[in-house]
Amino acid sequence: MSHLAIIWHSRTGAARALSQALEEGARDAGEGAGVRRIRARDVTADDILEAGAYVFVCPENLASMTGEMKEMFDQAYYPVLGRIEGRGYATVIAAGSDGHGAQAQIERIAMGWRLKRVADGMIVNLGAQTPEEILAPKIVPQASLSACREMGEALATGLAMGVF
Ligand SMILES: Cc1cc2nc3c(=O)[nH]c(=O)nc-3n(C[C@H](O)[C@H](O)[C@H](O)COP(=O)(O)O)c2cc1C
Repeated sequence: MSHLAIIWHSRTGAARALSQALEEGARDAGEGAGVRRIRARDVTADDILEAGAYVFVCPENLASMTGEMKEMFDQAYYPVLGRIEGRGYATVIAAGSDGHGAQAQIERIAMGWRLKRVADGMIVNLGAQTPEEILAPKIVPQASLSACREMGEALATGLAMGVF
């Protein structure tokens, strides 16, 4: 039985909290539904090959996914190319006010891997605008954490049931 891999990077805590909520939800899915939450810099090509579906969780920085997440894709892209086609994926982006640039970049890479999107892209805007707000630790609204728990549970359940 393959598991859900939650691959995350965070600088000020929002994406980390969202990834933890995803993991909690996936654990609630119960028997048969496995989950692994791995920080992007620790992800190996084998981690990607061994998982059955993926959630990529990171902030948007300068209209892009964060460098640590990009490096994860850069180092894993060719080792797994052609070996994970058809597997499901989802994205959760922590952002100040946008988030679409990071989401679109991950979608392009996922298209290259021939993954299929199995949940709508989630963008969580924290509203940080000033340098002080942007650099401050983030508190994620409960509604967004709940949405991530639901997504994690749905993805782990779907994977265990062979829905995707
Ligand atoms: C260098 C830098 C660049 C950023 N650029 C963007 C951006 O282009 N769009 C956006 O919506 N938010 C931007 N932000 C805001 C972060 O996405 C936001 O603070 C998010 O909550 C960070 O997630 P984290 O708490 O998981 O690190 C930027 C933050 C930093 C530090």
